[in-house]
Amino acid sequence: MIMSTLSEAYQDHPLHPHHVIPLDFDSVRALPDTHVWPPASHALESDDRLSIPTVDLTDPDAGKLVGQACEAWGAFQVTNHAIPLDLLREVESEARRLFSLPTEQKLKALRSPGGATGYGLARISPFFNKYMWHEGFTIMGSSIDHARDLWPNDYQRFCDAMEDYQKRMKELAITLMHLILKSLDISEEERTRVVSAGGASTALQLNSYPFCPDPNRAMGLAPHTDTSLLTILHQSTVNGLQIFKDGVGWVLVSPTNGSLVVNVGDLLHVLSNAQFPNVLHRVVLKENQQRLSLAYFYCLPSDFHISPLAPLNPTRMPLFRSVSVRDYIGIKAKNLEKALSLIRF
Ligand SMILES: O=C(O)CCC(=O)C(=O)O
Ligand SMILES: [Fe+2]
Repeated sequence: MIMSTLSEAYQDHPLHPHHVIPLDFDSVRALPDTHVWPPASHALESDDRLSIPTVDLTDPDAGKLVGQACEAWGAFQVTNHAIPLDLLREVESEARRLFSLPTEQKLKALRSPGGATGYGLARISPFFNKYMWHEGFTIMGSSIDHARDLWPNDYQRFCDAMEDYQKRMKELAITLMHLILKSLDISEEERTRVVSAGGASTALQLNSYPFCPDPNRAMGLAPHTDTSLLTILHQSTVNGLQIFKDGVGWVLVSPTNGSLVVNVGDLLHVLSNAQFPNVLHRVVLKENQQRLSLAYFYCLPSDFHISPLAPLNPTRMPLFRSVSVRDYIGIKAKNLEKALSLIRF
């Protein structure tokens, strides 16, 4: 069934309610101890003038540029991506409407411990002993059930915006996947096999980083890689997203009007035989105001077996054993960032 991969995997790994229910952010005046991160967690900041490449999708060289960016950074921004600015504004405004609801109202759409969709903490929360200054809302396809709980008489515009957005994101993800796999010299047949299977499991994650009384000691979203082929991210005008580049450190990814951030996820890292880094990223609270982002995860179906695609570069020896997406997600749910080393030869 469509969208099944993530839901299945999450059912198998239910979370403790402490790792689902966000803080009542409106009620706190000082940062609680549970949310204070050690100073070292914010260290290693690099020069804020460095930035990831930006690729204009209408550039005739876009394919080559996208490939280079994936290899050097595991991330890039895209412009001229054909997603209407009005739609970006609309989904952002609907996300804002959701997170502005009183806490008790948001809790009516709380994700269940073994569930995949709804309101709750970041899924990586159980791996850290401090809580993140973050609340999220996950959508897979239709959001009608949870939206009805939030706004019994006024849920349609939220659902319509989110559905329209996911449809447009899927088209963009398919375009990007073709360009990226082509840059690896993957044959057309193999590209089509992967891209047509892709998208059977997608999720839209709305993220909110509320106003924080002590931003320098809090963490928005702890360092992680995404369990996707690729992730397409829209961020509001507030800074905070950083990506990690080997030999450089944490690099800020500044929001620029209308451009979208694309991240290489774990699955594409495996398909590329580690030629593309699955980029480590985090969110710090840089500015003293609420930050919003919308992350669209483009995945593969649970029964798809991932392994490096031929032709292999640079060693031409596969670095990973073949594993089903279902098994990989299960390994990651238990081991987080060690998951990839467990499927490496
Ligand atoms: O808020 C952001 O900019 C990043 C969000 C993110 O990394 C995620 O949802 O996986
Ligand atoms: Fe992420």
